[in-house]
This record gives sequence, C-alpha cells and structure tokens, in this order.
Amino acid sequence: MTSSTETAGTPRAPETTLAELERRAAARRDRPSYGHDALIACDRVVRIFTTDGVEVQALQGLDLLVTKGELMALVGASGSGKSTLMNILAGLDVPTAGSAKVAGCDLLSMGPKERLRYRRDVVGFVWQQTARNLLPYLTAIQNITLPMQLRGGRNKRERAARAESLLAMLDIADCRDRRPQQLSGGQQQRVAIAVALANNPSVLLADEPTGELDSATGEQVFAAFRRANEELGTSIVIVTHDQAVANEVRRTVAIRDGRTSSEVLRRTEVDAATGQESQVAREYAMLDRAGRLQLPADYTQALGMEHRVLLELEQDHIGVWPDAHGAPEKPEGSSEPQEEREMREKREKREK
Ligand SMILES: Nc1ncnc2c1ncn2[C@@H]1O[C@H](COP(=O)(O)OP(=O)(O)OP(=O)(O)O)[C@@H](O)[C@H]1O
Repeated sequence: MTSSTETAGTPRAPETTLAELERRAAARRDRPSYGHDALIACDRVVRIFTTDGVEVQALQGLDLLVTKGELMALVGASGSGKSTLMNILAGLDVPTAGSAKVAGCDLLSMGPKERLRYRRDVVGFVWQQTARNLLPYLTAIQNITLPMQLRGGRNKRERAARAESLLAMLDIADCRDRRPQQLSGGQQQRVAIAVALANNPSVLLADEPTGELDSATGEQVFAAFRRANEELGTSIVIVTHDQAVANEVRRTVAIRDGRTSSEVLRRTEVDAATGQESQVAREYAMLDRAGRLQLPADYTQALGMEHRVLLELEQDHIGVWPDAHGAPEKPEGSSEPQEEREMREKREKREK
C-alpha cells in the first residue's frame, strides 16, 4: 500500500552530490519572498482567541495574496474567520502568529503610532451596519471631510473639492447636505465609501456592505465600489454572503475553518466566430505553502474519504483515492516518464 506521505514526498536520489544540494539551497535563497509583489500578503496567519480558558482558533494558518488594483470578494460560512481576517487587515486586531503585510506595513510589529497612521492613511473600511460608518449629526460632506481634517495636510478648499469629487463619482451629489437619517440605506453606504476613500487609501475593506440592503440597492452600492476601483485604482476586498456581488468580481476566495480553501476565477472569453463575449468561471482548490490542500467536503463525502487517502503522481496531475480502494491500474501504453516510473518502482519495491 502506498502511504500519502511517502507518495507526496520526492525520495532523494542516492547520487545527489553536495554541489547539487548547495546549488538547490542557493536557488531557494535567491527566490523572491512569498508575496513580495503583492499589496496584501498573509502568510500562515493564525489568530487564537482565549475566553474563560477556552481557545478558539479563528484563523489556522491562512494564506492570502491580493495584488495592487484588484477588486475581490471573500466568502465563507458563518464562523469561518472572515471578520477576524478583516479586523486584522483593518489594523484593529493583531494575529497570534504568522505574517501579514499590507502596502509594506507589517501588521504584527507595528507600534501604536504606526497603527494609527496605517488606519488613517493606508486602509479605509466600510462596515455592514450603516450606523458604524457615519456620524449621525454630520451631513454627508462633513462626514467625508472629517478624515481629511483629522489627517491634516489639505486646506479647507482642497478638502471640500476632494469631497465634492467623491460625491459626484459615486453618484450621490444630491446627498451632500443631508444627515444620515435623511438618506436611504444605499445612499448611506455610498457616503460611507466616500468617507473611506477620503484619504486616498491603498486598500478599501468592506465587511458585508450590502448585507442590510435589498438586491437592487445592493447592486448600486457594488457599482460604487467598482467605480472606485476603476477610477481611483483602489484595491478592494469585500466580505459578502451576497452571491450577486461574489459573481461580479474576477476573483472570489472562500475561507473554510480559518484557511483559504478555494478560489473562483472569472474571465471574459470572446467567441472567435461570433465575437460574442461570455463569462467563464473556474473553481480552484488552494494549495498552501506547506503543500496542504482542502478537498471540498462534498467530494470527500461522496467517495467516503476520511483520515487517509492514497496519492499517485501522474505525468500531469496527482490522483487521490479513498484508502479502501487503492490507485487504479495504469492503462496499457501509459506514457509515464522514465524518471517517474523508476521512482514508482523503487517505492513499490520498498513496500513489498
Ligand atoms: N473576540 C472573540 N473572542 C472569542 N472568539 C471569537 C472572537 N471573535 C471571533 N471569535 C470566534 O472565531 C471564529 C471566527 O469568527 P468570525 O467572526 O471571524 O467568523 P465569520 O466568518 O466572520 O462569521 P460571520 O459570517 O458569522 O460574521 C468563530 O468561532 C468565533 O466565535
């Protein structure tokens, strides 16, 4: 029988020389670090909460890369760790272990001053509860100018001009002098987006921004995020249960049990014959840096996979079988490369 660890690890050829090992070590050393060119780089992030002596591992080694200018969605069941991750990215919470960097800021080692600057200049956030986003006694334009005032560096005229241009871009110029209670839920969320964009952050984080809205209003709010992304180049991460929002972005990352588990990538394909455009979506499982893969629960349940699976390295894929059945025989004339065949034969000999 082939054990999963034996199959997954590549046995070192006995003839490997010291020079070869040194060459491999040097190649590893010179490789750029994980996520070196990403705007958001979460590397094996762990967050453990301890309440009354009971530990909850909200994030269990989560990896996530977001590139500059991206508009992406995060989805996952309740309790999977989405809000925990958003609070960390917003600089409101600190991971227990791992590494998390946003626009070059190290979220684990920042001191209180840097953290304040980070929250003011680097990230903007929009929360689900409209009341959390806006001050009720200020008008829309006063809410938008306030973060600029707190930051300093722009005079009154410049602040007003920036606020007016955000109101116009998000199609809410008519809301300028109204207080939050005089605005609809969708208008409040669009003003909240303008507030979050006031200091021109690199990243806009939104936790269920359409959660309290009907679908038509939710669409308008999502359109405002898209406009901010396209016109200002702001990178945007939206946590959502709203399938319509998840379907609108090019990349949707799913979190399961505190880890990124799968990703859906969408692209536009143009039919060469008719010139007609269509959206193609493809789901991928995530392979973490330790080689761990989360198989979807419905796949493993369908084949009764539990605890242990058989793996087989093929020329262009890896086969996964339930423990009880074993890997299927290779078809006649299978084009297994010589090196792989030798590895397999050695393995089989060892197991006899
Ligand atoms: N401050 C805290 N103290 C203790 N446990 C917490 C705390 N915050 C979150 N948790 C726990 O961590 C896990 C992840 O919670 P989190 O709120 O991140 O999930 P979520 O995916 O955002 O869920 P939802 O979609 O319901 O908001 C849950 O088991 C939750 O109970």
